[in-house]
This record gives sequence, structure tokens and C-alpha cells, in this order.
Amino acid sequence: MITMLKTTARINYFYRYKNFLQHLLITERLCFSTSSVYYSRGKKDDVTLSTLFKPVSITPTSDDINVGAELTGILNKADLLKVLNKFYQLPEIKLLLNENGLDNYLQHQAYISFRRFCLDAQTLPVDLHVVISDIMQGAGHPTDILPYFLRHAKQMFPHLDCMDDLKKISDLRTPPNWYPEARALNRKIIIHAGPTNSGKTYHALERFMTAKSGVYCGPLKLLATEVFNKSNRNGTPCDLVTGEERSYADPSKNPSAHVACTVEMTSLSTPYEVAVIDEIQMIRDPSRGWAWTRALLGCVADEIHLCGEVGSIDLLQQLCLTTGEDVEIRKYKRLTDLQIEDTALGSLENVQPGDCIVCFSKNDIYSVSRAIEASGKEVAVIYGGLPPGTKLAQAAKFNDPDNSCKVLVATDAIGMGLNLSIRRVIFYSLIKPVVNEKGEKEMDTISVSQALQIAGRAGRYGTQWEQGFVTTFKSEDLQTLGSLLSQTPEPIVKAGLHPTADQIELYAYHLPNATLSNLMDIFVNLCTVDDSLYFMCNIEDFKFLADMIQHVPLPLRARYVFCCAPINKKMPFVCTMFLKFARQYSRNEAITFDWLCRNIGWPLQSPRTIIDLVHLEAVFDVLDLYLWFSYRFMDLFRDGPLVRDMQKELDAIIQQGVVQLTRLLRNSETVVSSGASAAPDEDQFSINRRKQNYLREQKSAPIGGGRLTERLLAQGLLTPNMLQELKKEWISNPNDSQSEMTMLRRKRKPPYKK
Ligand SMILES: Nc1ncnc2c1ncn2[C@@H]1O[C@H](COP(=O)(O)OP(=O)(O)OP(=O)(O)O)[C@@H](O)[C@H]1O
Ligand SMILES: [Mg+2]
Repeated sequence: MITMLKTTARINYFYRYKNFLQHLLITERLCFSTSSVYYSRGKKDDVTLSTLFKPVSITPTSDDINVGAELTGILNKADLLKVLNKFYQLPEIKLLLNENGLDNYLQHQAYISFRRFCLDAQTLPVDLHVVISDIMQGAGHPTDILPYFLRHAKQMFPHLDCMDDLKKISDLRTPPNWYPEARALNRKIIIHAGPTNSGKTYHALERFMTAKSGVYCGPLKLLATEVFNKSNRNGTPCDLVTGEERSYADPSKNPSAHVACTVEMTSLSTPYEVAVIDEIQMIRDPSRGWAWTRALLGCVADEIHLCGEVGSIDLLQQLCLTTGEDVEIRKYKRLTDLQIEDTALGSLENVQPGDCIVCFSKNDIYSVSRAIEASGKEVAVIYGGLPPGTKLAQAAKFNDPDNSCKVLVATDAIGMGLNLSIRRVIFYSLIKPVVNEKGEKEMDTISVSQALQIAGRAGRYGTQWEQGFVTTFKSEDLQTLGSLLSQTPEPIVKAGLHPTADQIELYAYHLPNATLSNLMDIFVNLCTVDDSLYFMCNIEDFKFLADMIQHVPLPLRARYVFCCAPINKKMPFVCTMFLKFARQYSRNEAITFDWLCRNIGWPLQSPRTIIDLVHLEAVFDVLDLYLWFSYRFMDLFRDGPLVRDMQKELDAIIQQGVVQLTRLLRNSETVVSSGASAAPDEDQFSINRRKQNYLREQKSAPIGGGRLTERLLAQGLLTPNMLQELKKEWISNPNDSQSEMTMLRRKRKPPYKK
């Protein structure tokens, strides 16, 4: 009797459920036919997009009573497989699945999983069991499986249920609307456009300093610091805000009406009379462009002063059309004369006072400075990885007419930000590693804009050298340089964008099983961007960090903040410490000064070799990272002031090292790095490997190098062994080898972009 009652209840349940599923099938057809439109709007083709959605694994629930079998009998697995295959092979099913948002890739994935689910299950869901049994007995059609298949597919791929929402969240077609406070004002936009050294920033700052309140947004900490100092010197109290630093003009730390900040730190909630956004052409930067777009569209200021290249005017005007704001253009001419010399330098022996040799690799920096010092001349050295104090000290030494140091060797870190008394810029090479929009590194001839920016450093207005000169080291580069400098900078056509934390959080709500890196990928692929004005900045660095800490349990917001940290991913020690910070944070354990000292091996000794120096630079970056976190997670990174003092001390140690660069280089060839300054976690093997790599690169990049083989060696495209093989082949069969070398040459990009 009890069994009969149970069976009747199950039959009623089954019929209710069958009606519900029929209803589901109809509504799904309706709603998915609209969402499929969105797929076609995706950035990449559907297959690529689909592969980004990672399937959630579905296991059959174990039920001790097999109701389906009680109702209709046990299913024969071989017959079951036949029914499933028949269902999946029906052309109308493929069509319907497509309409329901499953492209071929997703269909295939879902079918494999569904088939396994049905065959492996001891007990199938009762509704599915009965339907399959009906089909086997000729009382149903294979198409009846569709609702169950779709139910399975949606559990596997939750995005199928929320594509509309995801598309809405990542609709980036009207960025001006993201900043209602700025849109509520009628801002006046003034563009200061012109070549380098033409007074653009000077004039914008004049207005900044006379305004009641103002914000200066610059591309580098050094530039923000320069404005902070200048403004305070001129009697306009100004604060400094960078990712790692807050300095107040007022000793009691009351905020001033004026702020100089790095562009990423621009406050969009504080109203100002004047905002200056410097180096606005950086809006097209593949990694950081979004920060300029955000400042331009979002600054709450009556006047926005944009300083930058002439090539950015058109884009800025178009962007301001979309915000409905008036634009005034002020054009400037270069204040001093800049002349291209007729001859290349040829030899480092020909270096003269006021010369700056610009290199695009640290190895070139080392070898060039060593060669110049060997000829009895003192050099100052500036490259990106040096701490600000060291850079400023080196710049001051070179700028001081009374100092015996008259020559500067620098990377393009001098392209923006430092005031240098350079008479002549000498390009040691014209090839530079660049990161493309996909985040990949490639070697390419520098752009017109870069060439003009760097060359423009010669003959700075107001210095002892008001007539500037420019040339190359190699005579074969001179013509290319001439051609680069004769052009106007490439017009800037698009402004960068980046997903916000809010958007990614909403995505995570819809796709709770996806990793942060995966969410970013899906976002970038699904987002709709107004291609005529904007592009999505590359998110490779963000994803790199997200993958590194994926296994560390963190709340999504904190994870997002961690991934925004400004880290040079090429520095293994910095990455290791980043991971340790994340682990400490996830355990809710304070990252104290003592903890930090233990982990970086503080106190550190003066560098004895270049490897030591490189390591100290990495430690400096770790301290920077700590300070960066100290403004975001104050409760756990609470020793900011102590770390800042430690960083100043380290800056001084690095300065000592840089002053003795030649000695360090000499030691690098004879002495093994002092273990005391190596990271506690870094084994001797990696230290030695770095040393060997360095020495090998030194040998393969002699002074005056720059031939194709040397460049390929430097880029890692050719190993010394491969070079030896090529040489052998060259000797044994000159004709074949010649064609191989020609092939190698052809694989390179043309000398410069038109
Ligand atoms: N009218 C002026 N009076 C005095 N000094 C000036 C004047 N115009 C510019 N300068 C000085 O000339 C130098 C170059 O000016 P500024 O930095 O404004 O150039 P810029 O066009 O912004 O160059 P870059 O593109 O390199 O940023 C600065 O030291 C600046 O203080
Ligand atoms: Mg400027």
C-alpha cells in the first residue's frame, strides 16, 4: 500500500515537472535567441570566447531509491548511448542549441559531459529517466531530451543564464557617463600642445599656482614631486600624492588646496578650480592609458589644462565633443634650437662635456659607462630601476657646471620628468623593447614620438646649453634618426580604458566559479567599446599577478587591489615578496617591520657586484610595494613610516653603488656576489645563473656592437650555440647561410613605422 502511494505521488510529480519543462523550453528559445546577438558582437570569434568559460563539473546525485527504474524499468546502457547519440546528431538539435547560446565548442563540451553523466549515473533524475525510457519504447522522440540537456549545459556553463547581464555590465560605450559629477559641471578644456621644451607645462602650472585650488596629474613620481616642490617654493602650499607617498605642505597634515599627484591617484571626488593633466599623449599608452582617460573625463574642475603632443589634439577634441565641453587650443613652439649633427659619434672616445648617451638596455648602460670611464671621464648614470633619490643625485651631479662629471649615460627614463643640462643627445641604438597591445614584448625601432621626446632633452631652456644637438652612435643609424626627427608625432587615435573593481565584482557575482584572471579575460572579450575613440588597455600584468595569487584565499576586492599593484614582473624577488604579502594578508597577519627585515635580509650591505646592485634595486621595489599596500590595507601594512626610513637608507646604499658602477662591473667578472645581500629565498643557483647570464650578455654585447647577430643575441632570439652553428654553416656553404641571414633580416620589422 505504502509503495503504491509513493508511486502515485511520483507519477504526479513527474507530470507536473514535465509541464514545467515544456514551458521552460519555450521561454528559453525566446530569451536565448536574443542573447545570441550579443555573442556575435563579441571582440573575438565565438569559439575563442566560449573557450574562456570554464565548465563547472557536474556529478550525478546518489539517491538510494531509483524512482525512474521503479516507474519504467532499468535502462540498458547500450540503448541509452544509442538514444543520446541519435539526439545529438539531429540537425534540428544543433540549430536549437545554437539558438540557446551554445556554439559548436560549447555543444561538444556539454554533450561529452551529459553523456558521461547519463552513463555513469546509478540513478538518473526521474524525469530524464522516464523520458529516455519513453524514447526507447517508441513513445517519445529523441528531441524530448533537449530540456534536460539544456538544464545540464546551464549548470555547466552558468554564463548561459546571464549573458544579458554580463553584456550590460561590460557595456563601455559611453565612458563620459561614468562621471556624473564632472558631467554636472560645464568644464573649460584648454589644450597646451607643442614639441618638447616649448613651455606647455610651464604655462599650465602658472595657472595652477594662481588658482584657489588645483590638482596636477603627472606621469611619474618625479614629475609630481617636481611640481610639489616648485609650487611650495613659489608660495602655493601643495601636497604630494603618489601610490606610495603622501606628503603635506602643512606640518600638521591638514590637506592643502593644491595637490600634485601621479595620474592614477587623481581624486575624482574633490572639486578643484584647475586641473593640469600632463603628457596627455600617454592616453594612448597600451598599459596606463586608462588613467589619463579617467582623469580627463572625470576630473571635477572648472578648468582642465591638458599638456602634450600636437598629435593628440584631434582625439581630445572628439572626446570633448562627447562630453559637450568647449575646447581652447594653445600651440607652442620650441624655446631653443635643436640641430641634428652630420656625423655619428663613431667611438666613445669622441664623447664631449654635456653629452648624454641614450641606451635602451641596462647592459648597454653598463658597457658604455664602463668604456667611457676607462678613458678617464667621469659619468653619471640614470635608468628606470634606480630609486628617485639616486636619479636626482645623478642628475644633480651631471647638471652642476662645477662638478667634474660631464657625461650622462641613461635609458629613455630621461624622456620625461627630469630637468637635465644636456648639450647633445647621442642615441646608442634606435631599437627598443616595446610591449604591444596584447601585452607581448617585441623589439622595434623607436617611434617618432619617442625619438622626438628623447632628442628634445638636448638644449633645455634656461640651462647652460640652450642650443641642443642630437646624433647617433652608429653611422648606419644616422639616416633613420634624421627621418624619425623630420616627422610629426603619430596622431593619437584612441584613448585607453580598463575594467573597474565594481564591474569585475559584478561579474564575479554572476560567475562565482571563475578565477579573477578568467573574469578579466571574459570581460575584455565581451565588452562593447566605442572603437572609434577607445581601446581596452592590456591586462597582462594584472592577469599575471592574479594567476600568481589565485591559490591564496582572498576576498575578491582585496584580490583585485593586490593585482593592481605596480610590479615589474621580470623581478623574481619582487614577485616572491608580493606572494608572501598576499599570504600574510589572507591569514590576517600583520606585515610588520620585523617581518619585512627578516624577509629581505635587512640590514643590507653596500653592493660589491652588479648582481648585488640589481638585487638592491629589487629590494627597493619591494619596499615601494609595501608602502603602496600601506595606503590600501592600513590595518595590516602598518609600519609605513619605518619602511620609508629604511627605503631612504637603501636609496643611499644604492647611490654609493651607482657612483662606483665601474668597480662593480669589474668585480662582477671576478668576484662572486656577496651572499649577504642576496634574498634569503633566492638560492645560490639562481644567483649564479643571473651572474652567468649577465656575463654572457656582456661578452655578446661589446662596445660598438649592434650588428644583427648581436641584437638577436641580446634579444634572446639567438643563443651563442646557434650563432656558432650559423658561423660553421656560413663557412661550409656561404650561399645557403647567406639566404638564412636574409631570412632572419626579413623576419624583423621595417626600420620605422610610417
Ligand atoms: N616663459 C617662461 N619663462 C621662464 N621659464 C620658462 C618659460 N617657459 C618655459 N620655461 C622653462 O623651460 C623649461 C621647459 O618648459 P616646460 O617644462 O614647460 O616644457 P614642455 O613643453 O612642458 O616640455 P616637455 O614636453 O618636455 O614636458 C622648464 O624648465 C620651464 O620652467
Ligand atoms: Mg611638460
